[in-house]
Amino acid sequence: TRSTRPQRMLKAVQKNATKGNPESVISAIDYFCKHSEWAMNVGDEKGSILDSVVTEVNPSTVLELGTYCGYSTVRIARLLSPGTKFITLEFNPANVTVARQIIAHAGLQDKVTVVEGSSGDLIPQMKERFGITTFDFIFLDHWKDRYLPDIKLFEECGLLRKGSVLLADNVICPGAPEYLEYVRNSPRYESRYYPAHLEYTTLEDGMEKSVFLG
Ligand SMILES: Oc1cc(-c2ccc(F)cc2)cc2cccnc12
Ligand SMILES: [Mg+2]
Repeated sequence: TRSTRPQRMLKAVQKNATKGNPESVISAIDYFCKHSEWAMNVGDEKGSILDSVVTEVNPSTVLELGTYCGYSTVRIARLLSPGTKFITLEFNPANVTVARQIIAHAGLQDKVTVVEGSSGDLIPQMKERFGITTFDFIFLDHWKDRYLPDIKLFEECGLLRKGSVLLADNVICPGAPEYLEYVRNSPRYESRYYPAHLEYTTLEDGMEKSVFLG
């Protein structure tokens, strides 16, 4: 039967990227998406914004919602200090399988734990299952109708501390209007918008960075 787009992306990484070299994995995926098949990775333009926020925060605990094929997982993991606890959640088991192989090709398998399941089910398990107290940095890049319920879940589960940074992809395209309204109007967050473009296109998109004020 016909392969899937994530499987074809994995093949491109295995063919074109150097094992143990995260930069070459990132470049191979971006090349595949620009020249072969568009895919919903955060991409190079928004990926640079992600890099700068991760570097600025220098987190000890990281959560990513929406692993997909592991592109942003590799971007984040390559920047983390040794001993950082990094968890990424993915709902689709086929994506989990591809992501683990792409992350392993980059040599970053010991830096991150890929967990299969829905964010709504897994977020309340973070403390007991993974020994997390609070997250220093959270990257939201899953289904847009989950952004608002999940940020409320973080608050309810006591997973945020004064200064926790949340970065959300796709707040314009596909869009997360209720999430934007919440973080921009809540006195508990300081928010800033980073204009960019939808990965590998000229369409408008952007990322929202929100700092929890406690
Ligand atoms: O970066 C993303 C982009 C899109 C997307 C799909 C089709 C479009 F026509 C436009 C945008 C979906 C995502 C779903 C989850 C996480 N990221 C996404
Ligand atoms: Mg995205």
